[in-house]
Amino acid sequence: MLKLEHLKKRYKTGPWVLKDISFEVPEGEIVGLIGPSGAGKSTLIRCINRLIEPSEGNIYLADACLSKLSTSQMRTQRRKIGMIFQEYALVERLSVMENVLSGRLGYLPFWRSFLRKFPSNDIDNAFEYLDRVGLINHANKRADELSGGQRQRVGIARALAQDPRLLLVDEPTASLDPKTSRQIMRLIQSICRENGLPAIINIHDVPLAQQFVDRIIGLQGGEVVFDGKPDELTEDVLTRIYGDEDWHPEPQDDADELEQAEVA
Ligand SMILES: Nc1ncnc2c1ncn2[C@@H]1O[C@H](COP(=O)(O)OP(=O)(O)OP(=O)(O)O)[C@@H](O)[C@H]1O
Repeated sequence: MLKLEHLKKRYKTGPWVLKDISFEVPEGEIVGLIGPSGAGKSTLIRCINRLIEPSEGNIYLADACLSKLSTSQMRTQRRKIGMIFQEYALVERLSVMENVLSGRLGYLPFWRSFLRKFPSNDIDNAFEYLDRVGLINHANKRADELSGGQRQRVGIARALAQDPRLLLVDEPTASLDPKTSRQIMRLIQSICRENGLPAIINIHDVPLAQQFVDRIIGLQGGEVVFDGKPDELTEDVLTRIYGDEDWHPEPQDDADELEQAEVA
């Protein structure tokens, strides 16, 4: 279980970008984090694993209070937090298998990680994860030979190799076509269900989020303005999160807008 208590963040310059955020995510629950650009979604995700230092408040993962740990203690905890990124963050010149195994680096003593000497158990598990994400036949390919969807699957297998207690997912489908996006969301959903993993997914595509997450948290100006089930996301709520917009425009309206923009 993940618990945020009165989390606040202000960068060195500027206003508060997270203002008193509190919520809990139980085992196995997938939360979609939505909100307009600049609402604080990426900052929130990065505060949880302390890639960005929170200014105030506490973050608990299972029994550990992450926000109170020293840098070295946090390094130990961070290996339990799987991250999946929009741009995959793979090492392009390494093989698919080596990329998956890199999820184990945080567990190895220095000499093993320096020599990239992975225990055979890690290698067996990595094959299992590659099989789980449908890439068992691509283990020896270089990462840069894969399509975007396949790369994201490697990112998911690498996160699994960490044996995580939490998944943090930052715009996993932003670089993918609609069909591949759905496949990736379905894969993340089934992995969370199978492993009882809590997940927070920063996602711009609201209909996609509604289809695959259990709960939606809407951020606006660094505050939670909605926390509920995907089917409670009414037009009023969308307006509260994103501001005024016609949520069901006729296709013709879009074409007109485009035409007007081109003329202008
Ligand atoms: N390193 C930084 N220094 C100062 N301000 C920052 C920094 N990173 C982000 N911000 C500001 O914090 C606010 C929240 O940014 P954040 O990237 O978390 O929003 P977001 O909801 O993830 O946006 P997007 O959907 O566009 O990625 C913005 O006003 C942004 O300008």
